[in-house]
Amino acid sequence: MAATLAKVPACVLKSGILASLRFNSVAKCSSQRAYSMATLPFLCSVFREKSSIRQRPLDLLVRARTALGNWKMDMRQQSNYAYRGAVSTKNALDEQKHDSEEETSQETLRHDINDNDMVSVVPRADIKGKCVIANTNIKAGTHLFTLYGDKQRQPTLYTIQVASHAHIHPEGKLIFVNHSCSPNTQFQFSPSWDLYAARDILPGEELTFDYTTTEWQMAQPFQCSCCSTKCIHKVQGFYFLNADQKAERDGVLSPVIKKQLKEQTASE
Ligand SMILES: C[S@@+](CC[C@H](N)C(=O)[O-])C[C@H]1O[C@@H](n2cnc3c(N)ncnc32)[C@H](O)[C@@H]1O
Repeated sequence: MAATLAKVPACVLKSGILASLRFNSVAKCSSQRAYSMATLPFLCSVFREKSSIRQRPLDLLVRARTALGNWKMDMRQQSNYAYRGAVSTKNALDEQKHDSEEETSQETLRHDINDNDMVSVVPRADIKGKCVIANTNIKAGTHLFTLYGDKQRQPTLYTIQVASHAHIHPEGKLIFVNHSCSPNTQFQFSPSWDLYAARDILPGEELTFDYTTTEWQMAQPFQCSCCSTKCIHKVQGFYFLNADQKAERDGVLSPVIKKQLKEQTASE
């Protein structure tokens, strides 16, 4: 399939992707979406004469790239929570350094690298908000953001939990990174909290991470629109996941979630 797509002229491919997205926009579930992506080459030729994607809303382009990225990932059969292990070395360090809850030092987190040129913040109409997209090919393991910002006791829809009662309101573009149940980025927690590409990311593809790997109980739960086959539908924090969903996230959890999980298990 990838080889076939490679032979399709770029303009035809773009129009085909738009057509596929029209179907995607009415598709309610991942199987319909998968069908849409499987018929992409056919739709490419049907929509050969359609107008340039530049005339379309940027939102469609973002979704096209994201869908294509997800499809490529599926093709690689990365079904077992694919992003785990992309940058696993630091997790070993995390095990050693975060056995006890350790509040993240604001000073050590302060870097100027969050406004990197690899990504842009753009509107995303379907959630009436913004999102972060890649401006270029981003290789798996690439450093994207360092978490820094004001620390507060109460969580909000924007904060990232760094201790039981400490939440950082991220500065920079990181604040606009949305959730996905099959994310293409993940946090590493040592020495600072940094977001890395968990797989190769295409230009125009939306960057996402799994909020349940950092949030125990979220301030504002929401209905997930990621359409992943692994979608948990209602995103409300790690605490609310079922046993299988919790097990799938083993290895990518923040030290805070690990600690709270340990405490919960001990008290049961
Ligand atoms: C940290 S903000 C992310 C930026 C946000 N999209 C914005 O424009 O302000 C988190 C909020 O974005 C929305 N969001 C993030 N991921 C989502 C998803 N997968 N499905 C639906 N809404 C999502 C939810 O409203 C959530 O409370």
